[in-house]
Amino acid sequence: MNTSTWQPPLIWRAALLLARGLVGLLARLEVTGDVPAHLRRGPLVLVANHISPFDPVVMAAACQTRGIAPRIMATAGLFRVPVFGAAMRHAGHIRVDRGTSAVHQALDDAATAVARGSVILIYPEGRIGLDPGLWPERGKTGAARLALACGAPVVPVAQWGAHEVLPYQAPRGMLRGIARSLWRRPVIRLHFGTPVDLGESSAASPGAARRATGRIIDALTDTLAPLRPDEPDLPRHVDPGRPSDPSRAHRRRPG
Ligand SMILES: CCCCCCCCCCCCCCCC(=O)OC[C@@H](O)COP(=O)(O)O
Repeated sequence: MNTSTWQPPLIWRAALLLARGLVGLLARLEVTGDVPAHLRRGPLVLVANHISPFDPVVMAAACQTRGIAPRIMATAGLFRVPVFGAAMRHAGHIRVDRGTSAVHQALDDAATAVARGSVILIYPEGRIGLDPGLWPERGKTGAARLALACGAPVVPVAQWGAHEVLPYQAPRGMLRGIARSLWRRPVIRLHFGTPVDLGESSAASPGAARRATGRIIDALTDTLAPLRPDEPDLPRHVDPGRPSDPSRAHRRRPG
């Protein structure tokens, strides 16, 4: 077994820098909060809300400002894209075969990565959320199961504004979104919150993962609320190509 601490490969460190430059061109990024210094090189699980295909680039830029190189759990399709997929693998990101019998492999891979001293980034909703107000949806239990299984701390990361850069259906509408962003540079806010108390010591008790998931989504909702003070209900920016599905609504919005 390899017990050395995981180090981000050069390609990923370069991409993090590139992401920071790209986000700086397209938006005014405001990053607040931080990850305690002793957690920046893991073991750590970051959980974030997912509102736009642009989110991972924003997250990469924000993590770069804080000296964090997260390994992202991402849908398998991205790993099949020529060149990009190989770069993803090489950078240490973790493939999630959603909706297949192989999906559990992703949690094993993530647990191994955490044990080696990595920061794992998960979007616990499991998809770009379709809540009409863009509030976090009821989560999938993977993030909680990972954290409970390996005892790693969980830090909520909320972000708002990426949906104004890239629309839901990107690459459809991508050029228009980029042109508009270059011109208007929308504000994107991202906040590293305080670690979530999962309230359970192990995943063994029945319902533990579901309860811990509720706490994770609560923490994301509470961390997000101050980032969108003027948009408590519907987002100001309307994306006509975005479907809406209230069936996974987590709860009423705060306030
Ligand atoms: C040019 C700068 C390059 C910077 C690199 C940025 C980050 C590269 C890593 C990309 C990893 C993307 C992972 C996103 C997580 C994910 O896979 O979410 C799924 C959704 O999205 C789409 O799901 P859906 O809502 O079901 O369509």
